[in-house]
Amino acid sequence: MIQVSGLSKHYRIAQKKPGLSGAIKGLFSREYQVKKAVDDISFQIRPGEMVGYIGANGAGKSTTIKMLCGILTPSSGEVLVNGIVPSKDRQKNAHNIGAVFGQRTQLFWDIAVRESYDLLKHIYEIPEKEYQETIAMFTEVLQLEPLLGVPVRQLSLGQKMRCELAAAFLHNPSIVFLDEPTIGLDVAVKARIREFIKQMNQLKGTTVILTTHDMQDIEEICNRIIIIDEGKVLYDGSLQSIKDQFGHKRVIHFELDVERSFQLPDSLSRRADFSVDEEGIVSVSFSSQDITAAEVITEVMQQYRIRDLTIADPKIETIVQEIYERGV
Ligand SMILES: Nc1ncnc2c1ncn2[C@@H]1O[C@H](COP(=O)(O)OP(=O)(O)OP(=O)(O)O)[C@@H](O)[C@H]1O
Repeated sequence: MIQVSGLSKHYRIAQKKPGLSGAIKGLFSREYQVKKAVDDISFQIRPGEMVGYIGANGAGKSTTIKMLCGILTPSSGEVLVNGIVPSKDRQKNAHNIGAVFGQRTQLFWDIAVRESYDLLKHIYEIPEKEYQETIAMFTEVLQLEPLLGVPVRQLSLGQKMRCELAAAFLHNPSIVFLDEPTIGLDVAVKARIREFIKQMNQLKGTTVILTTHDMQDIEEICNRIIIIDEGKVLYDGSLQSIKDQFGHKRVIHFELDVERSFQLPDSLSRRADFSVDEEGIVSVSFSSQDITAAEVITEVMQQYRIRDLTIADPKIETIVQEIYERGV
């Protein structure tokens, strides 16, 4: 169980004055600006939940996760992870949690993956039988067999990520933090990784907190999302309810025979927006509360010859983008 209440983290950033005289003055008196990276947030995460913790770049996601792991001490507020204050008892907290942080590795660079796992077994005091069973299962689900004898430095990005995930779940932590676990990976590896995470959640009841910019990860893995913006919680709820709330958004993609550039018919100008991509596909977006798809098509058809069209369901990407831009 994770309990966060009134949590804030403020960074003090030294202000540099321009020029040489500014640099010299800065040696004697410094001015600081305060950056509220996390600003009075509260939430609870129950055991076994799979939560997407999302937000634009710089929203405060990593800062929150670092406080939950105990790497950073909060400026104010409280964090409890399975009853432990992470910043005060970082080692005890580490036994409860697993983590994959994008660029960092917890595997040893120069030794074979298998030997890194053996070391983690000793660090986390995993009983031999449990360790062997876990390794056998992970090897099968993540297809690690050909990688176990290879040093980490020789692995491709996708191979490394599969090995990292196994390392994060190896000691059967009750909570796992995953930071962009599928970034830069091909479709097949992404699918395997998502399947592994879901399987671990079902088998072991692992709580998963996922930060990602990949909305497909969210759709496939998470049942709840917390959206954070400028350090504040903007939305906390189920994926379904956000879809219900914003699900009236529609987009129609038109392939048109046009010699001139596309203009929205006057009758639609107040009730719809449009964009044109590099291939000339015109996307008209609107709310089904304001106008029906049939009306939009009829209006466009009166002015342009339509070669083809598709009506798209609102994608979670579009919904989240809109929330980032306009709020809930
Ligand atoms: N050590 C630091 N010192 C000063 N400011 C920092 C520090 N770490 C982060 N920040 C600032 O705090 C804000 C939140 O940063 P954070 O890394 O938590 O964002 P994020 O949501 O994880 O972003 P991203 O998606 O880009 O990883 C940003 O404005 C960032 O510049």
